[in-house]
Amino acid sequence: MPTLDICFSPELLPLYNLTGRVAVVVDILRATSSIVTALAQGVAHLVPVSELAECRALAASGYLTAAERDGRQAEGVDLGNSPFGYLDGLVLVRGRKVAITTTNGTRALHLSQTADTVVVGAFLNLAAVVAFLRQQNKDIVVVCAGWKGKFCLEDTLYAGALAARLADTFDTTDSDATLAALDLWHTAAPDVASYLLKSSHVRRLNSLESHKDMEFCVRPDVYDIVPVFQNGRIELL
Ligand SMILES: O=C(O)[C@H](CS(=O)(=O)O)OP(=O)(O)O
Ligand SMILES: [Mg+2]
Repeated sequence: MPTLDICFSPELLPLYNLTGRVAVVVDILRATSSIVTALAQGVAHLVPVSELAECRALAASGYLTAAERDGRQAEGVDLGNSPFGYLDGLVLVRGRKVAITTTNGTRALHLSQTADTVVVGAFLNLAAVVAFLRQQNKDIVVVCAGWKGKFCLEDTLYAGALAARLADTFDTTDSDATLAALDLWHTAAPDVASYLLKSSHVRRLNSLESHKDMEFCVRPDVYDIVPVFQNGRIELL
């Protein structure tokens, strides 16, 4: 039976062997939720980059630019890190390419590239990712983006939700990380949005936008898409 393990922070990745495995990279608040939303709205592909300057420079090659620092949209770019940037119609995104840089999510994607396949996970596309992972039938490592190297609740809840859905066909009992995430998920599942009000992300970015985004990002099974990160691009399979 293939296994499902969880890496709670990109800082712990050196302890994990991703070779031969599928990595599911998750940054519920908000990078992977926004990436999934972007592709669902018809964005052609996204290029995750580390530096703001690199992101801005890609505008010259026809890219829309999306950048977040300290939870806010960076200066001189088209979009921030809110999924609503792809939905509110202020920027026309259909058919466009997007260069994106965020505090945690884009870094986790880059650090996971030794995996056989790097999938972009969010509650928004949970069922689609579950179906894809069943098909692959390979060991899975869920890579939580966390916050600046630290553990975070929202990504762990996603990992627990994924493990709960896959527990019939994947071994979710061999790792204490997975057992802990499953317990956390069972506690929070009745009302994920209320549970996350105590999270450091919501407290740190305490604003109307962060509350609205959080409620949007915790809705499961909204988009039937599986984005993968390969050859420097995030695109649909
Ligand atoms: O924009 C976000 O939600 C966060 C900002 S912060 O790290 O919480 O300040 O970035 P992300 O890379 O999506 O975690
Ligand atoms: Mg985050």
